[in-house]
Amino acid sequence: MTTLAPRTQHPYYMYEAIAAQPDAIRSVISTQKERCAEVAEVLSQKRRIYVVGIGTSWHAALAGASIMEAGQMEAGPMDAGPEAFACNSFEFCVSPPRVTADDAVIVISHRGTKRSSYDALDVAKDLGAYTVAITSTDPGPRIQVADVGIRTVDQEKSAAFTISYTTALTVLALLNLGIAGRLDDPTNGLDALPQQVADILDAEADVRTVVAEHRLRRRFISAGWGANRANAYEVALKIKETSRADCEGFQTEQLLHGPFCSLDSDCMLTLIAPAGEDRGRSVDLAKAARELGSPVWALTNRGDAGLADAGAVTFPLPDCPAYLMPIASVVPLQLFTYHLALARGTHPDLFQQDDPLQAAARTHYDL
Ligand SMILES: N[C@@H]1[C@@H](O)[C@H](O)[C@@H](COP(=O)(O)O)O[C@@H]1O
Repeated sequence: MTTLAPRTQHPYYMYEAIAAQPDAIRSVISTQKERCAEVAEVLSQKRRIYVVGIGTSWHAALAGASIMEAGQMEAGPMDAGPEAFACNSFEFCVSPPRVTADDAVIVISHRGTKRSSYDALDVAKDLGAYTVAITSTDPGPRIQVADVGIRTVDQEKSAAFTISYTTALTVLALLNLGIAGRLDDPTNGLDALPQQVADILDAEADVRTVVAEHRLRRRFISAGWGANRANAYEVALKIKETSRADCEGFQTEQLLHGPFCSLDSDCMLTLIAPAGEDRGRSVDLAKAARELGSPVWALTNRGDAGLADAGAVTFPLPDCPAYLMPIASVVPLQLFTYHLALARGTHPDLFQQDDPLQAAARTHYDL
C-alpha cells in the first residue's frame, strides 16, 4: 500500500504506471538481459522449474510457466529442457511439491513483503532448490535471500499492480529465451515489443468507447486459454481491486462448462483470443453470447473475421510470438480496468481502503 498522498482525480498513479510500460519493458530488456542469460544457464540444467507467486504475481507465474512449457514455445526445441509448473505461494508453503536440488524455484513478488511468497522462498531453500526472485528495485529484505534477484521496476505507487506485472512477464520471457539459447536472436520479437505496447496505449480512446458503452453492466466475464488465461484472471482481480464490480475470469473452455449458464444480456464478455489453437472455442463463445444478448469484446490478431462475424467488437493485438503475447494482451485490459473505475466513480489506487467497511475488514488480515 502506498504511503504517498493519494491522488484525488485522473491521472491516478495506476494510469501513470500503465503509461510507463513501454519504457520500463525496454529498460528491463536492456538491463536484465545479461543476468537472465546467466540464470537461464543454470535453469536449463534443472529438471523442473516452479514459478511461484500470489495475487497478480500468481498470474505472472501462471503465464510464465505456460510460456516455459514446450507446447507454448515458439523460441526453439525444448524437449530436453526443464518442465515448468506454476504454484500459488500459499499452497507452495502449506503443501510443498517434491522439490529437490535438481529443481529451481522462481518466486515472483513485486514488493517482496507478502508473507506467503517470502515463506515459499524459505521452503524452497530448505529443500535445496536453486532460488530466483523476480522483484522490484527496492524490495523487502525477506525476498532478498534468493540465490539470485532479478529487478524489474520501482515499487508501484498504486495498489493495483500493472507495470510490475508486465515487467515480471518480460523477465520470464527473457529467461525462456535464455533457456532456448535465443536471447540474442534478432527474430525473437524483443526489439519490437516496447513499441507494440506503446501502439496499444495509443488506442486508449477505443478502449474508453467500450467502457462508456458497458460501464453499468451487472457483471464482467473474461476468458482466455494457454498463457493468456492468466490475463483473464488478472483483469478480474484488477476490476475487483479498482471498481468492486462483479467480475470473474475463466479459462476459455472452462467457461463453457457451467459458468456460461450465468451469462445474460446484462453481462459483458471479454475474450483474450490471439491467433493460435483454441479449437474454435472463442468463436463458439462469441456466437453463444450473441444468442443471450451479451456483448463481446475480443482482443485478437487473427487473420480471419470469425470473431467479428460472430458479433464481437474486436481490439487488435500485435503479431508478437506466443511467449510475449501475455505482455501485450494485458495492456488493453489494464486500460479497460482503469477507465471502468473512473466511469463507476471508484478510486483505482487504494485497494478500496477509502471505503470504511473495507478498511475495517482489512484489520482482520495480513498480506
Ligand atoms: N492486492 C495485492 C495484489 O495485487 C498483489 O498482486 C499481491 C502480491 O504482491 P507481491 O507481488 O508484492 O508479492 O499482493 C496483494 O494481494
